[in-house]
Amino acid sequence: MKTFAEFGLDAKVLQAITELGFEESTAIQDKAIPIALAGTDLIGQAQTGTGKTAAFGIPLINNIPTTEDRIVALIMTPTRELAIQVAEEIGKLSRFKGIRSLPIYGGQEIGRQIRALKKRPQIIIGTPGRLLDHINRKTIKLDDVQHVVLDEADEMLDMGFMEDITSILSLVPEQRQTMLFSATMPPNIQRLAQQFLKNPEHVSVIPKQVTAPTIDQAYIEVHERQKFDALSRLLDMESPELAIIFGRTKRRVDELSEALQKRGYSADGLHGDLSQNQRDNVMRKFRDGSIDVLVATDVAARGLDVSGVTHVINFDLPQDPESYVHRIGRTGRAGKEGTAWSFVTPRETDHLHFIEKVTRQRISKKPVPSIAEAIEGKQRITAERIIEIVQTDSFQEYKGIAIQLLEQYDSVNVLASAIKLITGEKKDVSIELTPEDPIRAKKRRPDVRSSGRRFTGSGYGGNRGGTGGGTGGGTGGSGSAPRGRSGYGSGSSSYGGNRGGSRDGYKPRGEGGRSYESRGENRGNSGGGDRRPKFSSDDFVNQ
Ligand SMILES: Nc1ncnc2c1ncn2[C@@H]1O[C@H](COP(=O)(O)OP(=O)(O)OP(=O)(O)O)[C@@H](O)[C@H]1O
Ligand SMILES: [Mg+2]
Repeated sequence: MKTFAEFGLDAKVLQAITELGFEESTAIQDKAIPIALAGTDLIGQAQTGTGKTAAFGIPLINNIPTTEDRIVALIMTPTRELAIQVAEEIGKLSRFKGIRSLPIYGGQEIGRQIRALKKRPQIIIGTPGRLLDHINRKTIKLDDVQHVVLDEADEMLDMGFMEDITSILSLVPEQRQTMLFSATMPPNIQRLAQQFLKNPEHVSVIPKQVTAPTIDQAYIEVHERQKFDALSRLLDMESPELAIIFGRTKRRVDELSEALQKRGYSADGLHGDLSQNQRDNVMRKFRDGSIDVLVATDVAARGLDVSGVTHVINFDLPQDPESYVHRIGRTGRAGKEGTAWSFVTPRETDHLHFIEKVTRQRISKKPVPSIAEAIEGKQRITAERIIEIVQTDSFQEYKGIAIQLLEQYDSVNVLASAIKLITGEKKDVSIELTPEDPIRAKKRRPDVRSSGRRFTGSGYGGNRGGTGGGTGGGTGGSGSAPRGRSGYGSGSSSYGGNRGGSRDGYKPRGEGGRSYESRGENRGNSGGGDRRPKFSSDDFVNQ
């Protein structure tokens, strides 16, 4: 790890980095920043939560002259929330240098964006649909763009943005720097790279497993109908500071967040059918801790960085190993510890093993938490809160009544009753969720098995020579040593070709006619054979 001063950055950029509290660069930053500063094209892969945003943000901000008054850098993200978040981080990093950046995403009033564009931002962070909308209205011109970043590039492909990205990049000068970043690089990313990048350097920091080593992973085998009770026991037992619960569909998210609220949890839902205002509100409440449980579809799986997320729970198993990696990566970020739980119905165990093999990470089986464990967890938290108050000495005005009570009653009885009162009885409401079909393990096609789908340090495509091979190794976040969980041995390395080299023809999240979140949404309005108009985006609901 280096100090940021070693990159030869502008003093004002360094000052912003210091202000953010970054002391040392992470492994991906170490490798990517010098390459990006030199203007070279780049494919960057590193585990979730290891600072990829700053890895491309710092060089961009460093290289843009303050005198510039045209859009010279374009960052694309698959979701609106991610565009907002990346724009915030870019904003913080450019604070002292005074580079102007602006998020551009669907769902926000376009007039407001047009007004903000008049302030001549140099960096635009946007979702493809709304960007095209502005391009079409001529409120955004890309003629002067010199740097392009595709954050979560594989997800943008997966969501069907290839056409939009192609349209957008056809308007950007050929003479430019293009960078792709993601924690996962499935084989189809090659097509994107070949089309849009020139002699890219591959920078990959995936030491052993693609999942961050700071995430403790477990699963519980549970029948569909028992999932909700298992969830409330798990939440009680674990008492997460902040938790994200992933559900498979929008309906699932709605039902689940409502059910959790009924049972007395402070939860809310996020998915692409909500208005942008609702989405913003939910994210704000989650970020400031006024709710502690965020229930979401895969719209929240990528890139979101909320500090204090101690738990990720896959209420429904995700369809893709990639999605699993990104979902659980919402915890255990920047070297912090996190715990990921997955609910697996008996018919889904094969699918879980598939995820284990592709991610080369064993996921340990745990029993459904017992009622006793749930109660104990809740009591423990109450006790911790009481001790916190005792230690901060902030109870003076309650002392009088305490003394009175203790004069009349036994101290243990009084305290036990108080704990009972604070812990609260679980609201005994019966909950019925609409059952979801189990995820089916995909059919394995022997012909592509050997193509070796796995996440490796060298990114997609396996054994590339040159920079890719040499750049692996090292862990992500500073101070996050792997826990020494043994991954799968080489036996697994040839596994997983069942999706083979082409994900394109494959319909992961839409199996069985059910509309899965990220695809369903982006393509939502074009459903029923009606292609959505190419240059309009206000109806994009997912971005
Ligand atoms: N050098 C650093 N030192 C300490 N913290 C850092 C450093 N670089 C980035 N961070 C912080 O680490 C967190 C994760 O960073 P970021 O969101 O960029 O991760 P990522 O690699 O893009 O993850 P994902 O794959 O989930 O998108 C952020 O809160 C960021 O501010
Ligand atoms: Mg990111």
